[in-house]
Amino acid sequence: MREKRRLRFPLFLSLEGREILIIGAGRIAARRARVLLPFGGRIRICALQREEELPKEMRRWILERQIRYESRRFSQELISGKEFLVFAATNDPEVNGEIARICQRKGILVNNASDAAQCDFFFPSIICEEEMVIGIAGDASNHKKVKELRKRIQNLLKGERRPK
Ligand SMILES: C[C@@]1(CC(=O)O)C2=NC(=C\c3[nH]c(c(CCC(=O)O)c3CC(=O)O)Cc3[nH]c(c(CC(=O)O)c3CCC(=O)O)/C=C3\N/C(=C\2)[C@@H](CCC(=O)O)[C@]3(C)CC(=O)O)/[C@H]1CCC(=O)O
Ligand SMILES: NC(=O)c1ccc[n+]([C@@H]2O[C@H](COP(=O)([O-])OP(=O)(O)OC[C@H]3O[C@@H](n4cnc5c(N)ncnc54)[C@H](O)[C@@H]3O)[C@@H](O)[C@H]2O)c1
Repeated sequence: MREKRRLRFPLFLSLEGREILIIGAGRIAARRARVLLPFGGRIRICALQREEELPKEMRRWILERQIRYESRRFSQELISGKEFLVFAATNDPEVNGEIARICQRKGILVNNASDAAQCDFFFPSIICEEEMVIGIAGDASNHKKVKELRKRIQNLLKGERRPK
């Protein structure tokens, strides 16, 4: 039987004006940025692609100054120490691991998209409902189940809104 993992505590953090660093500019990094943008953090993304190679959505965020982008390979100096949250979202687990270790040494909260064991915090599945936010997180054993619960709750809310 699988060992029971301890659940994570849902903290609802203010990101207003906070420095957020995302390393990687692929599917997962874009998903992080898309969800984070309305929460007021100052998002910086660093990855290997040249700016013109980025997906259209990301180029728009750059143009609209919603994010800052640096085209460069990860190295330790990238982490200034001023970051509130760091997301290691490259497709290289070794690089993600190195980022997580550096942040943990510096006392910066870090999320490693390729290794749940190296996450100070999980990225929740989010539903925004009027002036409220619902965050869902599991114990990292079943990501699909988390997604399914998000959909069930969204359908429930949709059902409530349907005229009877
Ligand atoms: C909730 C959500 C938020 C989000 O990511 O936006 C989320 N994962 C989602 C989806 C998803 N993740 C994965 C698949 C493909 C699965 C498949 O196909 O089988 C899908 C399905 C999909 O993408 O549709 C693969 C995967 N995920 C992680 C690992 C590494 C590992 O487990 O160690 C691997 C293997 C990677 C590999 O193989 O290399 C790790 C994490 N994923 C987490 C969150 C964190 C806490 C999880 C929890 O709460 O239990 C945690 C621990 C860290 C973090 O990322 O914060 C989002 C649903 C959002 C929504 O739709 O509502
Ligand atoms: N947490 C989750 O929900 C979840 C879901 C699926 C996959 N994953 C994990 O997320 C990771 C990223 O997946 P993806 O689909 O976004 O990958 P991707 O291939 O779409 O993008 C990878 C990005 O990493 C960048 N990169 C690679 N090496 C780098 C380096 N040395 N320095 C700077 N940037 C570098 C690339 O330039 C690119 O932008 C994978 O490791 C995968 O295991 C996590």
